[in-house]
Amino acid sequence: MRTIIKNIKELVQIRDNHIDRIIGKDMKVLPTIKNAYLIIKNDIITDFGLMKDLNHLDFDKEIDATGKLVLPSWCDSHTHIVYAGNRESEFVDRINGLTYEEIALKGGGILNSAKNLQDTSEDELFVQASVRIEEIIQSGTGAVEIKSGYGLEIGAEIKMLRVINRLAHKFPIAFKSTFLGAHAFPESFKNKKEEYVKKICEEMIPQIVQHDLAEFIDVFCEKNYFTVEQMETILETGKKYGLIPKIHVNQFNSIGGVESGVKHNALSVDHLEIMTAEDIAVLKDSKTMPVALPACSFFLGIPYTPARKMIDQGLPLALATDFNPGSSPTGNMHFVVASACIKMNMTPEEAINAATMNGAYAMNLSHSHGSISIGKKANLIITKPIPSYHFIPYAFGSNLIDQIILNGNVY
Ligand SMILES: N=CN[C@@H](CCC(=O)O)C(=O)O
Ligand SMILES: [Zn+2]
Repeated sequence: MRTIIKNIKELVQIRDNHIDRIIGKDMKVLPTIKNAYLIIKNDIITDFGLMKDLNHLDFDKEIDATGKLVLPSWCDSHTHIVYAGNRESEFVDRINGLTYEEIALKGGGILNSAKNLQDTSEDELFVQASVRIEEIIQSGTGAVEIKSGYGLEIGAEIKMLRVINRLAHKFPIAFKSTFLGAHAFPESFKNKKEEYVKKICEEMIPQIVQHDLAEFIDVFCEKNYFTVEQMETILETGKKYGLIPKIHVNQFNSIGGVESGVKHNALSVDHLEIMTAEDIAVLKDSKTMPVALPACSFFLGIPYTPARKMIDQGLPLALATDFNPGSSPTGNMHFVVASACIKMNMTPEEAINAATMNGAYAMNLSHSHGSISIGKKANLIITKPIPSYHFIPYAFGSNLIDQIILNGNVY
């Protein structure tokens, strides 16, 4: 099956396929071709260029993109999409004055979602998560990472990871799974935290790997959650079993988690709302991708990741939604890109690089996703007629998508 998209007003994020991520001042550059064509064979991008250079060939399907832009689909490298119910009552509690941390200390927050998830069947979880996946696809996401971490005991953690597996078989986007048993301490372990860490290392990790349920391992390293030492024990065990670290750090406090993440070759360090000069310095020249989650900052009213400082000091940055019931109940990458520009002073070029190429890197997908490159998956967004890609963050509340292409097919 050969498909051509022709008369593209601007083809955005064209790259050589050996580029894996965009760093520092290079993030200000977003390569494009105006008045372009793009050719897809089955599910793969095989050619693109200027309309004037197109040789007339036969195609099975033609799409006319006059006045429209074509971009790679968004790559959302940090979500918790498999959850049960919602936490709208905590949302109202916060409006009435409680903080996210105070709610968690009273047994709400992650533990509230864990109780709900433990009482929900796998089939029901699959139904609820499918609705959210459908929604993120419609908003332009073509690759997504999903974490466990609302199970907090082996059966429920496996249930979550099995749901991710089933989603991957149902929907035509790329999925990556992360084991986050170290998301919070269950109530029954609150006075024996080392025992829970032992449980994660000796019972959970071996079983999850045995059933091939995750590629990454995550820990929430934060005051009142997991210490740097506990995180290191868990990451080192995970690595022995072949799991790659991706961690939650510096959401509320800088306690040394970033440095430890880099030391353990974490693929990404995520949140980073609170960053010291040392945290920034340690990420420089490392292979670890910093990931900002501006929808979480927006929803909780906490600081935004200091993107300007980080990029200006030569770091790369990825953007993700953090879609979860407590701190970011949205999977809308368009909103995330817009917030990065509006609240974090990132340029549209930087924000689009962060939400495509660097997001793909943060889930080990930059060989196949995140840019318009020959040989990569044809997961694309075709916009409605818009003036330029600057309009994407500018029109932050409008649906600008005309068509979604996934694996070379119109979705
Ligand atoms: N901070 C830790 N975990 C999630 C929130 C989980 C929740 O509140 O349910 C996050 O990334 O924001
Ligand atoms: Zn998260």
